Amino acid sequence: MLAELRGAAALRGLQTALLTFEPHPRELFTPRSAPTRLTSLREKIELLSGEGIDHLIIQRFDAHFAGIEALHFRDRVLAHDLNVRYLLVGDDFRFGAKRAGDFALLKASAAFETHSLATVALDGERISSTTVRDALADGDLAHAADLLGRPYSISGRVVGGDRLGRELGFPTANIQLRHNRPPMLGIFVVSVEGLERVYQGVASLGVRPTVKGADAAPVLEVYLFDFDRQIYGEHLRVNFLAKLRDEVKFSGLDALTAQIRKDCDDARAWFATRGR
Ligand SMILES: Cc1cc2nc3c(=O)[nH]c(=O)nc-3n(C[C@H](O)[C@H](O)[C@H](O)COP(=O)(O)O)c2cc1C
Ligand SMILES: Nc1ncnc2c1ncn2[C@@H]1O[C@H](COP(=O)(O)OP(=O)(O)O)[C@@H](O)[C@H]1O
Repeated sequence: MLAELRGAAALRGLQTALLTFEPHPRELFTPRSAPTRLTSLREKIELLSGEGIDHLIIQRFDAHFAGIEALHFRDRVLAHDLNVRYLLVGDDFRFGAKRAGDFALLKASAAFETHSLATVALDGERISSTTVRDALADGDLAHAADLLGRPYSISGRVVGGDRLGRELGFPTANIQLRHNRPPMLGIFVVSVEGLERVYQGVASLGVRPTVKGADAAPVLEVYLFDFDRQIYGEHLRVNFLAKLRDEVKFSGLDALTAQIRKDCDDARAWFATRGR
């Protein structure tokens, strides 16, 4: 899709811009039933930064913006304010107050051309955030990576925790989650970027039923192999490569520690056979 955008711009001597709404419109209208986010805004910015897009436009999606009439959005916001000449958009895109605007209304603009984004498919399956969420929820991280074109990742800052990890023999860097809810829970084989080299490790994305109540907020904790350093405050990206298992409530810390030791063995075995 970005290649299509860059290509169209290059042909016409135009700059490229990506328009994204923040928060997601469904988070404004139906916060309870809005699907969980695959990427936070910051992750989106990070992921797009290497893609050769000239402008990333982040439109705050609030009640005022949502109330803008469709024609006003087309003629004032897109044509006049943003000076759009060529628009690439999904042909199911709806916009403007009461979602009255559609692809046909954009096509009818005299100010710019409108083209529909080609459906991106993999083996006949249309790729969408829903198919990625489903793959993650199923624990099929290889399939999620095929759909995304990269491993699913979560990035964030290392913050302090309960300091229990160290006592168990497995210090775990707690990554601050910005997601409303993570798209999956469990114990995973991961690689970690953001330090002087890429590290391998294991991660727990869950509520830690053994040490917290079952209704605790989910946290992301990562144990890096062959590493021993203070990294509070560092910004890390955790790439989820394979799922090891679901989270379990253990009878005590000894059982939990024994299982974490086994998780590490399983993850190292995974790396030994699968590489990277
Ligand atoms: C590989 C791994 C697997 C884990 N599995 C579980 C689990 O199944 N159940 C659980 O309650 N906590 C699990 N944990 C979370 C630990 O409870 C957590 O790391 C420990 O409470 C340390 O917390 P702290 O970093 O806040 O000190 C796991 C952690 C790691 C690193
Ligand atoms: N191999 C390692 N993997 C992850 N963090 C490590 C490792 N070695 C040292 N650390 C440091 O230890 C911290 C985690 O220790 P832990 O006892 O779990 O404390 P906290 O509960 O504050 O996370 C990490 O934030 C990091 O600074």
